[in-house]
Amino acid sequence: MQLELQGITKRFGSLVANDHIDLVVEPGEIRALLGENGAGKSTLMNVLYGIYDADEGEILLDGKPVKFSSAGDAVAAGIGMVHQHFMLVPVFTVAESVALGYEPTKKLGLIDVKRARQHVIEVSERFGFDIDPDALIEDLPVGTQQKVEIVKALSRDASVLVLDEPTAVLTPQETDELMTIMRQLAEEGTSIIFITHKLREVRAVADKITVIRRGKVVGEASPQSSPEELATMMVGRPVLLRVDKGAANPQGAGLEMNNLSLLAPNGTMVLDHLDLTVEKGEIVAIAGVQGNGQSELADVILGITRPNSGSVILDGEDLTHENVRRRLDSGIGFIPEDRSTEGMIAKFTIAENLVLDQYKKAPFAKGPAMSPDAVAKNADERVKEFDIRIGKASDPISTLSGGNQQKVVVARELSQDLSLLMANQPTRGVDVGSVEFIHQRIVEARDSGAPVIVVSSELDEVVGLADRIAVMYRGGIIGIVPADTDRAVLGLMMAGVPYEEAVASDKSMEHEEVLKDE
Ligand SMILES: Nc1ncnc2c1ncn2[C@@H]1O[C@H](COP(=O)(O)OP(=O)(O)OP(=O)(O)O)[C@@H](O)[C@H]1O
Repeated sequence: MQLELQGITKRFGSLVANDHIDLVVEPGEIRALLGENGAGKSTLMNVLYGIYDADEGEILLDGKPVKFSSAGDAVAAGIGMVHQHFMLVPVFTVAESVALGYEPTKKLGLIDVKRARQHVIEVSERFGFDIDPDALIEDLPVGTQQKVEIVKALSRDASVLVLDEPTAVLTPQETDELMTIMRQLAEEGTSIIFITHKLREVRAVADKITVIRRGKVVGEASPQSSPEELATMMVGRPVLLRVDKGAANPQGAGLEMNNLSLLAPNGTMVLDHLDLTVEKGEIVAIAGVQGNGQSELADVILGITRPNSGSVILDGEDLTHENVRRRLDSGIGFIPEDRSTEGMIAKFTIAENLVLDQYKKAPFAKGPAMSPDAVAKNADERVKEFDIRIGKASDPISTLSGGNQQKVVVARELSQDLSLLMANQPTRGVDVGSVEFIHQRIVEARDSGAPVIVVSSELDEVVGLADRIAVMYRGGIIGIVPADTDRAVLGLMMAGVPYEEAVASDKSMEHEEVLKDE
């Protein structure tokens, strides 16, 4: 089906989120939408999906104007959407979640679930998904939840599929799988609109690229464009796409984790006698396939979870039995993996979220209350410094775009005297220009003498930021290697192969390649 958006304009008060946007997507085409945080991409997709009413403009399907007053209307017309924030209900099964997509206005019926079960099985077979229709959503890894969203979007035979930053929570392997599925769907005639901040993905899968800046289309680009060209077009200035940092100047043990073990409620070892020391003034980045204990390690460092054994020592002080509040007060900056559940309070204002764990400290405290002036001044400064795109600092943070919410969390955590920085997926959902800035600030935190731990599923980010890389596997550190370690070796270590063996196996593979070439 051909999709045409003509002159779409959407305002929120005085803010023009979409300013006369025109877009034509042909059947079977993969169109990427690129743009800075807050450029208006999600808003445009929400207009297309019937969630927002456009103030001006028209949507045409195969040349015929259509009007959607709800998502149900859009679904009925053949539009499917996978949202940036998952819309799945954790306590439902996969089949129940898909059944909800059939009739958005009706209650869940048994017959629907039966049909949905069948549908999940069929779609899984078609695309090689490994999804159990009876599994509970909350028990599934995010990558599988993402696939359930796709099955759900496809359950009404969508001819136009919108994927709003589907890869932000996926591992590189899952991303590659998703791109294969996108190609398969496009070959079958589905039109796909794909939103991502990762230029590699855009270049790998898109047929055409539309760039949006501050609510307006600024141009089209071809997937053959270089990453530098695309970044410049997006942000309006040249962007450094690698981390620029000097050598580290480590100054003795900062964070020491000794013999940490943690048992999950079901008895599996999620941290297994883990030892790791991060010196003051160095960045240790943790590489690993998601689910090898990285998130649990971060929670143990902050005190959200108590380990079953072992100790956490910061600057000589044993924190193992201290609560989260005490740890935060001691100057730990913590960027959580999932901003929406651990990093912000949706109903609070942007200004309040910028002091969420610091409001009891100077200069924000005024007796038992908060000093509104200090909070407002801080918001003003952070918004400018981190280039956070907002309307007013007194608006709820929930009105910000996803990437701008992330920037609020990062700005808050980095703008303090840090005794430790624990950054988990620090640039998730953030545009390339802001990635450059956040990386710079993380390096500055290191250079000010703080120990820094970065956890990231982006290998480029790990390699770019790290002074040393700790590879995590099954709850332990399988090896600590220099940042310039060969990526193939890192890949093998992430699969559980110890360093020496990984190097030997990499060498023998290289040798075989040379023989093959000869
Ligand atoms: N419900 C809302 N109320 C007020 N303002 C909103 C609302 N939704 C979005 N906005 C504003 O509209 C603008 C566009 O936001 P949108 O979410 O479309 O950006 P985006 O391009 O998807 O960004 P990102 O890459 O960060 O996801 C932003 O300035 C945002 O703050």
